[in-house]
Order: sequence, then structure tokens, then C-alpha cells
Amino acid sequence: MTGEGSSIAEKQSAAEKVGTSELKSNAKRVVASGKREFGGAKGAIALMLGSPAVMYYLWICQAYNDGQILLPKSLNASGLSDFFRFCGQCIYEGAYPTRQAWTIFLTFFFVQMLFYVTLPGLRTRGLPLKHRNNQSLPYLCNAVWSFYTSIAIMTVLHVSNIFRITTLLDIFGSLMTVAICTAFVTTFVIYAGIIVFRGKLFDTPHRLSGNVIYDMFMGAGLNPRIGRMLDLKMFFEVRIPWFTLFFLSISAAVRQYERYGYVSPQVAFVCLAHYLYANACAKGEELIVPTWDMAYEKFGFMLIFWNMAGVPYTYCHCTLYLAARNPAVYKWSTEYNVFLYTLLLCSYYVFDTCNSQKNRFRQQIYGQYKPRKTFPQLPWQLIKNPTFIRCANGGTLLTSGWYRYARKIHYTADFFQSLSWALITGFGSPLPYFYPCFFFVVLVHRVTRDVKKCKVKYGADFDEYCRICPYLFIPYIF
Ligand SMILES: NC(=O)C1=CN([C@@H]2O[C@H](COP(=O)(O)OP(=O)(O)OC[C@H]3O[C@@H](n4cnc5c(N)ncnc54)[C@H](OP(=O)(O)O)[C@@H]3O)[C@@H](O)[C@H]2O)C=CC1
Ligand SMILES: C=C(/C=C/[C@@H](C)[C@H]1CC[C@H]2C3=CC=C4C[C@@H](O)CC[C@]4(C)[C@H]3CC[C@]12C)C(C)C
Repeated sequence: MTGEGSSIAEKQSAAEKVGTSELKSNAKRVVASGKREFGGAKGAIALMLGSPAVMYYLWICQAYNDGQILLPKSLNASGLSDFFRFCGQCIYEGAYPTRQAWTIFLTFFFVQMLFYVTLPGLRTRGLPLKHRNNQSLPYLCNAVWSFYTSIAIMTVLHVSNIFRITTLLDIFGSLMTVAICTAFVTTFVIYAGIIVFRGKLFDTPHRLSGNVIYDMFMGAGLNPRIGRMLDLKMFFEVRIPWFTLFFLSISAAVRQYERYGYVSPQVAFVCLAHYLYANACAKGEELIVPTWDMAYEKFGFMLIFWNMAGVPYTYCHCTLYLAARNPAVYKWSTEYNVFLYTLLLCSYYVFDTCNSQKNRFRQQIYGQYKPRKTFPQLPWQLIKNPTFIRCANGGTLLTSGWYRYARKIHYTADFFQSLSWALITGFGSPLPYFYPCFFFVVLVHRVTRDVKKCKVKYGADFDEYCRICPYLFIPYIF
């Protein structure tokens, strides 16, 4: 069945006549199908220890080995013990969690929390939550106010010499250590709070596997909050990672201007790229509310660590590479620069409008759609009369807009954004290419999980969707 031609209100009423028993049984199957992901407890331990190790290794290559891959033989080390001793020395010297780093990190963290609960914003509601009797949670979407207020405050602090933004790059290693430590502490505090206080603090336990390590990694709660409105998942997914990434790039631009008297096209590129991403997350915050991460993904180490430390301190190696060198080293041709700026902007357009189409469609179906005037509101971000499949379980699958051409074209676009961030640095170091390579693996994993989840949840209707839209990443190709 398709929902062609009928009004959104009629479609919404159809969605509301959802067979809850069918939805519940489908959802249980979805959970059961994904019960032990990431290799279970052993995989969780490996990822909890491996993630910080990878971050420190990348940083040591960047800060102590001119951006080249560091191997034991390159140290003339007699063995691995010498190699690890060298790395330990680098971390102690260059990434010690100093009082200054703790002060900067925690000030930014708690000021963002203060903005979250005080600044004006758009109020919306999330998807109906099965375990809350199909009730939805309220969300206050004021990240765009927080973003521009933060920019204004950072500007005043820098210009008045109270806090020079170039400090972020000067103490990058220490800030990274503080972020890693805080992520582990936050993971433990939120897990313990939910398990011990069972609903009186943060959230009630949700879909626990019974294995403490695995549940700490995946999360004990689905929508942990401080008070009624401070949604920790939304707070960590938007404000901490992408605002930090953007300010690191601005830090590089200010440092380059102070040293050389101008900002190179390459540093300007990473500032634009990280502005676009951070601003997208902020101006589209209400469209994050109906996503899988908000409605299904529990809040544990995976989301906490990667939002708090992984994203800002590994996705930034393009910035670190450019900031550490004379712009003459990467003075590319005008044609190459124009190509990369075009690739970035076109990829961003598809990424923004595709995510917008699907999530605004979700809001329309649940009667939560509210137009906004945040910048930028792009053409084709909303499908006015969407065609969609009205599924047997009461759900809906959009079959127009970008979703007519490829089921995950926003993944493709987002990947090409990440690739452009690396290409702007040239080919002098492999470190800026960590993000696109890591992201490729993340997206392949997410699409595999998602296809499995949608097949279980939508059954034959998902097969119908795949018939209507047979391409996954690239229209008419793959
Ligand atoms: N930079 C980074 O580190 C990361 C970036 N991202 C980006 O975030 C964005 C969102 O990614 P993600 O949340 O993983 O994936 P999606 O936005 O694709 O969300 C998947 C869910 O959307 C719903 N859905 C899928 N197809 C349709 C359809 N045709 N009509 C209606 N609903 C549909 C299903 O959920 P249901 O039907 O149950 O509602 C499905 O489970 C992407 O652009 C991705 O690149 C993601 C991860 C990390
Ligand atoms: C999984 C992680 C992080 C994921 C986020 C970066 C993305 C998850 C949902 C994404 C978005 C949803 C809808 C949008 C509307 C568009 O108009 C603009 C873009 C966006 C806000 C988009 C942005 C990326 C997400 C927030 C961690 C583990 C890295």
C-alpha cells in the first residue's frame, strides 16, 4: 500500500491506529536479533580499551613523529617495551591532564549544560516509546542558540585576552586526556545511577543483557536525563563533539593568521566543513529527535565515549595536520581547492536534505512537524506530498525525495564529506585519513544493523521498499 495523495492528517490517523501488539512483537524481535552486538562482553572490553589507545597512538604520530606512522623500528627500539615506554613518556609530557585542561573542559561542559536548560528553543516530542506505554518524551531544541552564544562568548574571551582560543591547540593532548577520563567516569556514573536508583536518577534500566561490561558499553538506559528536560543523549550527540571540533578549527585559523598574516584556503576549508556539520546538528536538532539513536540506541560507553572524546579528538586530524605546518607546504592548485569545496558543499547538501526529508516525514506522521527559520533552510529539505508505504505494523517507509533513489544516500554523502576533510590536507600524512576510513567501517556496520532491524520490523513491506528503491548507496549503481 502507498499513502499517495491523502493528507498528512489522514496518514497520521492511520499511523495512530497502530496495532500496538504487532509493533511490540516486532520490536521484541528487533531487540532479540541484535542481542549481542560488537562481539559481546569481550568485544566491548576490547573497544573500551582500544578506543583510547588508538586516540593516543594517532596523537603521538601527529605530535612526535611529524604525522607519520610510528613503528618500533623507527625508534631503533630494542623491543615493544621500549616502544611503549616512549609512548608513555610522550603521554606524560604532552598529554598530562593538567589543572588548566580540566578547568577549560569542565567549564565548557557545564556552560553547555547551563545553556541547554536556560536558552530559548523549539519544543517538540519524540517518537512514542513502547516501554513508556507509547508515551513520548518532551525535547527542548536550543542547540542553535547554544552554538551561536558560544561563538559570541569565545570571540569576546579571545579578543579581550581572557581566554585565547589558540590555547585549545596548545594543550590539545591534555584536553584529549581529560575528555577520555571524563567519558569513562560519565559512563560509570550514568550506568551505576540507573542500576542503583532504578528510575529515580537518570532513567530506568532498559533491555539489560545481564552482563555488566556489555551493559555498560551499550548502556543501561534509553533516555537518561537530568531533570525533566536535559536529555543526556541529545546533549552529548550535538553540543560536545561538534562544537569542540569547530572551535579546534577556528583555533587553527586564528593561530595561522597570527603567525602568517592570513588564513589559507585549506584551513578556511576545515573551518567551513566543521561549521557546516556543527551548525547542521544545531539547526536540525529537532530532526535528531525522531532518529534511531534517540528512540532505540541505549546510552552507554559507545555513544558517551565517541561523542565526548572520539569524535572531537580523532575527526580533527585534518585540522592538526594543517595547523602544524607552514601553509606553503600545502599550497594546492586553485582547481584542486575548487574541486574540494564543491565536493564538500554538494555532499553537505545531500546529507542535510536527505536526513531532513526522512525526519521531517517522521514528524509529519506523528503530528510533530514545526517549520523553523534556522540557517540554512535548504530547498527540497521537506517533501510536501510524500509517497510512502503504509506498513502492516502501522509504521511508514518514505519512498519519495532522496529515498526514491537510494536507501542510504545520506551515508554516501556524509562519507564524501569526511573524505574531503582529509583530501584538503593532501597526501603528506595518513592521519587525516583515519576519519574517512573509520567512518566507512562505522557506516557499513550501521547499514548492516539497520537492514537487519528494518527487515525484522517491517517484514514484507521492507522488501517492497527495496523493490521500489533497489539502490543502497549510489542511485542506479549500487
Ligand atoms: N559523523 C558521524 O560520526 C556519524 C554520522 N552519522 C550520520 O547520521 C545520519 C543518520 O544516520 P543513522 O541514524 O545511522 O541512519 P538513518 O537516518 O538512516 O536511520 C535509520 C532509521 O531510519 C528509518 N528509516 C529508514 N528508511 C526509511 C524510510 N524510507 N522512510 C522512513 N524511515 C526510514 C528506520 O527507523 P524506523 O523506521 O524504526 O524509524 C531506520 O532504522 C547519516 O547521515 C549518517 O551519515 C551517523 C553515525 C555517525
Ligand atoms: C552515532 C553517532 C553520531 C551520530 C550523529 C552525528 C548523527 C545522528 C543523526 C544525525 C542527523 C539527523 C538529522 C539531521 C537533520 C538535517 O537537516 C541536518 C543533519 C542532521 C542534524 C543529522 C546530523 C548528524 C546526526 C546528528 C556517534 C556515535 C558518533
